[in-house]
Amino acid sequence: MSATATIEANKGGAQPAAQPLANHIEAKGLNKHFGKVAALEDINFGIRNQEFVSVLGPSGCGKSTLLRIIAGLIPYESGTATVRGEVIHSPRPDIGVVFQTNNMLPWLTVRKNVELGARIRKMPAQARDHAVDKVLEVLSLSKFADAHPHQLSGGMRQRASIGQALVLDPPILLMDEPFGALDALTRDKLNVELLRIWQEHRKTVMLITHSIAEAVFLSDRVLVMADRPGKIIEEVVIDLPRPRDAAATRALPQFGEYVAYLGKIMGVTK
Ligand SMILES: Nc1ncnc2c1ncn2[C@@H]1O[C@H](COP(=O)(O)OP(=O)(O)OP(=O)(O)O)[C@@H](O)[C@H]1O
Repeated sequence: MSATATIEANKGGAQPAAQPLANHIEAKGLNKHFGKVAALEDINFGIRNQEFVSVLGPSGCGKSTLLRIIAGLIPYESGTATVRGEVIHSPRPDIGVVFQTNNMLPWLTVRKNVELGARIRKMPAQARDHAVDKVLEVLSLSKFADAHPHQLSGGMRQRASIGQALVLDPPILLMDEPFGALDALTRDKLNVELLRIWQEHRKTVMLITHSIAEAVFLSDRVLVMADRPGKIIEEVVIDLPRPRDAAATRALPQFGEYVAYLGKIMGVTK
């Protein structure tokens, strides 16, 4: 089957035939208003255990609202949102969240910032130190453990933010445009790093991004949203081989076809 045929076969909500893993995240008939603004209308989707799913859509279509609902940070009006089969009411320790603007406290060192979540959850000191050491190593930040945020580059600060989310080793990672404020080169490098972490630790990831290429490179599946009201209009399975190497994956003709196809749906390309 050609890549175009694969895309056609995969679009429109089709799931791969084999589904050995249960949904980690699920939304059914989810609705959310801010006053008269219908931020989300009848949202239905599932993300399987260890799946990497990106959400693309125009500014204001409700991507962040959706992520914040799943993170348990804001309420919704009707429908259901569940994580590992449990209705979401509030933030959970099994979900790590990374935002576009990092949450680092400027007066604390990188180590102290990364260990915050573990301290709040009262992890014993020895286990906490071990967890922080491991996360700093995974993110190549060990040498900067005693630096303060202002001494780091933008990319390093964002890596440290990811460290804050990873320290409790949550099985689920929600990321709201984590690389949006970075230059293209740093962004590409962090994409590769994120993929390496995901490949080694196999977390369930929901990533919000404005970059079609980033979504295609990283994801198993891409959800496309439209605005007014915010809803999911398309679901595209990204059937590219893994593990994915940046240069080799982007050189694949199918990569370009997925990017073009998603661009067309989003009205970016004709
Ligand atoms: N706290 C709030 N109060 C009122 N309206 C809000 C609030 N948060 C979001 N909205 C509105 O809900 C809609 C969806 O916003 P949201 O931030 O989820 O979109 P988005 O797709 O993440 O946008 P962007 O890509 O620009 O970050 C927008 O119309 C926004 O103005």
